[in-house]
Amino acid sequence: MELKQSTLMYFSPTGSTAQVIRSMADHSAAPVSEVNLTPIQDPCRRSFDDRELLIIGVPVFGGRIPPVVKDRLAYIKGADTPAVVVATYGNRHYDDALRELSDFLSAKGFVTIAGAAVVTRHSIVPTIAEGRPDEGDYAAFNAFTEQVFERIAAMEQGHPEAVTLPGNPEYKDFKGIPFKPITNMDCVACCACVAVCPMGAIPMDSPSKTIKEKCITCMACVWACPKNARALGKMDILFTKQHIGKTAKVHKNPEFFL
Ligand SMILES: Cc1cc2nc3c(=O)[nH]c(=O)nc-3n(C[C@H](O)[C@H](O)[C@H](O)COP(=O)(O)O)c2cc1C
Repeated sequence: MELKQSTLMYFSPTGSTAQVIRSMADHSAAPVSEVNLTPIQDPCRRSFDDRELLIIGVPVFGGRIPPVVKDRLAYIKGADTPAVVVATYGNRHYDDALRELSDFLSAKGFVTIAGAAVVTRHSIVPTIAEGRPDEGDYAAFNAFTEQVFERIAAMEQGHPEAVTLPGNPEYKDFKGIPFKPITNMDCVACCACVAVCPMGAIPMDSPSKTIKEKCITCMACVWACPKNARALGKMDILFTKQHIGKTAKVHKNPEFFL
C-alpha cells in the first residue's frame, strides 16, 4: 500500500516522548504531519482514512496512559487506519499502557499494526535511566521504524493486521500521584510554568501556586522553570526512588512488537 500521509502524535510533558516519536519522521516516504497533544487544547477532531498512518507516543504514568490523552483524542476517527503505538517509560515498567492505547484506538476505528516500549529518563527521578534513550536504543528503534514502513508497503489497503501487545485487559489501577510540585523563593513569576502546564493547573495571576485537583504531576513545570524554582518535595522524590528503585535499577532494552 502506498501511504498518503503519516501523522505523528504525542503527549510529552518533559519532551522525551516527542523526541522518540520525531525520530520516526525521516523513515516515512509519505508527507508527515505532527500533532502535539501536550498543550492545553480542545479535543482533536481529525478523521483518518485507510491510506493514512497514525503514529502515537505517550509516556507511561503508573503503568497506564495519562487519562488526558483519551480526552484529547475523544473525537478522532479511523477507518481501518493502521496505527503504531509507542510508550515511553522510566525503566520501571510500561505494564498495561501499550494495550490500553491500542484498545482505545481500536474502538475509534484504528488497527494497531506495531508497538514499541522505549526506556527514557524518568521524569520524576531523572537519575533513573539518565541518558536514555542512548545510541543503542535509537539504533534499535530506527530498525523497528524501518520494519514498520516495509510492512506497510507490503500491506493491502484496508486490511491491516492487528499486532498482539502485552498488558492485562483489566488495566492496572492508577489514581495519580498524590504529591504535587511546590515553588520556592526563586520564583520570579515569569509564567514559563503556566505556558507548559498541559492541565491549566497553574494560575497566571499566581504562578507560585498549583491547583492540586487539576495537576497530574507530569513534571512539565519543574523541567521548564528557568530558575529551578519548582520541584517536588525532597521526601516525595526519596519516596518515589525507594518505591521504584529496585525494579528501575536493572537495565531494560527497548521492546518491539510487530
Ligand atoms: C506521574 C508519572 C508517573 C510515571 N509512571 C511511570 C511508570 O509507571 N513506569 C515507568 O517506568 N515510568 C514512569 N514514569 C516515567 C515516565 O513514563 C517517563 O519519564 C516518560 O518518558 C516521560 O515522558 P515525557 O518526557 O514525554 O514527559 C512516570 C512519570 C510520571 C510523571
